[in-house]
Amino acid sequence: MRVELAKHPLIAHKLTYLRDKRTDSPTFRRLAEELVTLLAYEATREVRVEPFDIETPVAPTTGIKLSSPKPLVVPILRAGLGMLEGMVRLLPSAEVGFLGMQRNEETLEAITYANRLPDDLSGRQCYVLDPMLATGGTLAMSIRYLVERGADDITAVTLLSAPEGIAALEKALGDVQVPITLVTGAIDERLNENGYIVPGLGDAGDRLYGLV
Ligand SMILES: O=P(O)(O)OC[C@H]1O[C@H](OP(=O)(O)OP(=O)(O)O)[C@H](O)[C@@H]1O
Ligand SMILES: O=c1cc[nH]c(=O)[nH]1
Ligand SMILES: [Mg+2]
Repeated sequence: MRVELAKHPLIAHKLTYLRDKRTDSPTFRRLAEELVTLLAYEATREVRVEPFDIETPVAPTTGIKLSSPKPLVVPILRAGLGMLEGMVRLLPSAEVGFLGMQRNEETLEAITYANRLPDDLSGRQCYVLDPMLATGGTLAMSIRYLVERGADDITAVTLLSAPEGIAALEKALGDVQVPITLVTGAIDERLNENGYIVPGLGDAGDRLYGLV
C-alpha cells in the first residue's frame, strides 16, 4: 500500500479548526468539504485518462479526458458522506456507490448495514472516502469487498489516520494484488483505549450530523 501524507499549510490550517471542539456542525461540514477538495487533487494524480481530439478556435490539438468507465467514488456512511460533495466537485462525471458501515464501539469491529454498489466493478478505479482511519477495520473490510467485486485500483482518502490503523491496513491487505493508495491529511499520534484517534477530532459522524 502506498501512503501519501498530503502536506500543505491550507490542509493543516483547516484540520486545526476541524479538530477544535468549539467548531459547530455547519462549520465542520464546510471544512470537511474544503479539505476533501484539497486532498482530492492529491488523490487523483493517477486518475485514468485517454487522448481526446479537439479543435480550439485556432487549431486542432489532442488533449486528454477521463477514461471510461468513469471512476467510482464510494463514501462510507455516515461520516464519509461529509466528503462526497468535495470529491465530486473535482470529479463531476464520477459514479457514486454507497457502503454503510458502523463500528461496534465495544469490539471495534465494523459491520456493513447498507450496500448500493454496481454489481460488477471489473476494471474500475475506485475512490473510497472515510474521514477517519482508526483501527483500520472499516477500510480493510470495504477495500477487500471492492477488490472481490473486481475493482483493480483503489485509493482511500481520509482526513486523519492513526499509525496503528495504517499498519493494520497494510497487514490486512498484504495479499491483495491490485494497487492500493492511502491519501491522508494527517497521521496522528496514536489510538486511545477506546479506539479513538489522539488528538483526533472525536466522532466524525457525530460532529458532522449530530449525536445518533
Ligand atoms: O478504523 P476503524 O476503527 O474501523 O474506525 C473508523 C470508522 O469509525 C467511524 O465510523 P462509525 O462506525 O463511527 O460510523 P458513523 O460514520 O456512522 O459515525 C469512521 O467514520 C470510520 O468509518
Ligand atoms: O477517532 C475516531 C475513531 C473512529 N471514528 C471516529 O469518528 N473517530
Ligand atoms: Mg461515528
